[in-house]
Amino acid sequence: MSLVYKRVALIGMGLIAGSMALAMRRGGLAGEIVGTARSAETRRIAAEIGLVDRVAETAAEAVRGADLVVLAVPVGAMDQIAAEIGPHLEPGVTVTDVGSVKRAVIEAVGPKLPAGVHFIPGHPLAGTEHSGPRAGFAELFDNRWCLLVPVEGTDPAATARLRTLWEGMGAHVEEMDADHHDLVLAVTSHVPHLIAYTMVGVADDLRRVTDSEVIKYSAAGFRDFTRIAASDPTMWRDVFLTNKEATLEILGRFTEELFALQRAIRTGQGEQLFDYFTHTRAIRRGIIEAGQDTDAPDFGRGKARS
Ligand SMILES: NC(=O)c1ccc[n+]([C@@H]2O[C@H](COP(=O)([O-])OP(=O)(O)OC[C@H]3O[C@@H](n4cnc5c(N)ncnc54)[C@H](O)[C@@H]3O)[C@@H](O)[C@H]2O)c1
Ligand SMILES: O=C(O)C(=O)C[C@]1(C(=O)O)C=C[C@@H](O)C=C1
Repeated sequence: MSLVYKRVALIGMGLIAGSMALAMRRGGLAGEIVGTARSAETRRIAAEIGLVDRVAETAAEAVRGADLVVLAVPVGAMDQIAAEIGPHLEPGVTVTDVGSVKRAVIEAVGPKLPAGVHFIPGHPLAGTEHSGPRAGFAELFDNRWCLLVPVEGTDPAATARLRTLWEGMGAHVEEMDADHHDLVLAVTSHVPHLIAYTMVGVADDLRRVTDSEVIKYSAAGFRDFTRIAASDPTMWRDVFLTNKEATLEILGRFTEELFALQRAIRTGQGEQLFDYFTHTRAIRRGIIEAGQDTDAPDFGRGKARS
């Protein structure tokens, strides 16, 4: 693989930035990788483990001379970081981010960047429940999607260059509109995290009346299902505050479906439950072939799911 950027500045040095640093190094994609983080402890650890080539004390210092700047902080902090680096950016530099929400980041960051800067929001659909400078690994993006969300008027050559970087880090790249991204991710990532956090809360609540047995004997199903509830609280607080509309829309649909299942259980509608699980299992296993879609039970709601 050949060099894509001469100097990359990573703002934030947690799971995603750390994985990017290691993946860029693996592919020989960046001449120099400079990193910074808000906390002195994170900067110290990053320097100690050699996560980046150089650790900068501030974001303003990190972006100096960079041809790519990556914002890899929680979504709620993007705005403040953009304000901090804006005055230090040279025309021609590309600024991207890896935030889990896109519309809010575009609105918070875009206006703070000077003319001549290529702002290309992005989102790698890869992660783990771990965070911090020791959590990254070079293979994180291998065979995973990375969505790029170029804003209107973006230079196609700048987008193509960023695509090359992500492909060099192992990802498959697609472009998507910001609002569509936020809705899709509400279904595939945001609401599932909310539900996992909630299930742990329910177990904790029950623990008080079952003498710790719920946690002690937590079975594989609970463990598999709630792995993501060990994720970073700041990151997820920010996701829900900034993707409010889509999250509430999907949560509303989820609740409707849950109520229908609750009713089926209460009224003993075994056949409907069986059909529902058969249908959703097929989807989960990815084995539905075109035209073979079985009739999912509609629990009296009718077929329309607009
Ligand atoms: N964790 C995932 O699975 C995942 C996946 C894809 C995208 N993302 C997105 O990537 C971004 C980073 O997530 P992560 O998992 O790497 O988080 P992380 O907690 O591992 O790292 C966050 C980094 O940001 C720094 N930081 C936090 N608040 C800051 C502030 N106010 N100013 C400056 N620096 C600050 C921290 O010091 C840390 O270095 C988030 O926007 C998140 O939504 C996360
Ligand atoms: O695998 C996990 O631990 C994740 O939660 C990763 C995950 C996801 O929901 O798929 C989390 C947030 C993102 O923005 C992208 C990826």
